[in-house]
Amino acid sequence: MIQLKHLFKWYNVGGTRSFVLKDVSLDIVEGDFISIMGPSGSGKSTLLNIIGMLDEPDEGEYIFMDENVLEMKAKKRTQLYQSHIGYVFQAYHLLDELTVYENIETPLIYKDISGKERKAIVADMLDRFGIVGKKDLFPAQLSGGQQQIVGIARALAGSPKLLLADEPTGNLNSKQGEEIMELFKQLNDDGVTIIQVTHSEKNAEYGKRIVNMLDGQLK
Ligand SMILES: Nc1ncnc2c1ncn2[C@@H]1O[C@H](COP(=O)(O)OP(=O)(O)OP(=O)(O)O)[C@@H](O)[C@H]1O
Repeated sequence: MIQLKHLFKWYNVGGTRSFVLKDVSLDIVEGDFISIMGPSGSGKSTLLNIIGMLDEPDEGEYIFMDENVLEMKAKKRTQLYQSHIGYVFQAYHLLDELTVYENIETPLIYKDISGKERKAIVADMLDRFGIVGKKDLFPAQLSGGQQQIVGIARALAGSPKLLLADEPTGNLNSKQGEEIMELFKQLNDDGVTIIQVTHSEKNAEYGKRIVNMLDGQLK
């Protein structure tokens, strides 16, 4: 499904290159469930952002479903992202001016799903995540954990083939966190490919394989 070949990413700091990714290569097959672990600053979020087509490496190749991501036009890349990828952001990235309902609905609008179908999907998500009573609230009116749940519901609303999740349970209590991990396991059993970044050994164990990052390299 995904091939990352010799990715390098750097920032110029004080005239010298500071490497965030140093020759990262990774093959991800459909149905994989990968947990990326590693110390803070080791490059995990950067790698996930590149896989999620939200950032680009300075060098290397990225093949997604047989297409060369770094050579395609921005519009095509956006289409690929919207059709296939769900992203749970570390910092939620909900749209502040939209309600919970509207936030979850947004990716469905981009996917050209009819109004009637959108209504049914969002209702199902609100119900599944126990947030029906929050549907008309704005993100600023929610706790961090509730915003994280809405971010997960939004990522899953469009039934993505690939789910990318950056510390998806970082702000949840342990019971909620376990429920989300069980949900991810179920999704993966149903065929969704998952890549999660986590600091939790317990959550990492839900993956089929764990890859460790250290100083911008996979170990
Ligand atoms: N614009 C920038 N300029 C310089 N360095 C940057 C910039 N953006 C990110 N970095 C550096 O890239 C490195 C990797 O960051 P990244 O967020 O990928 O790490 P991470 O492993 O996800 O960390 P965490 O677990 O804390 O989220 C960090 O050392 C960070 O300082």
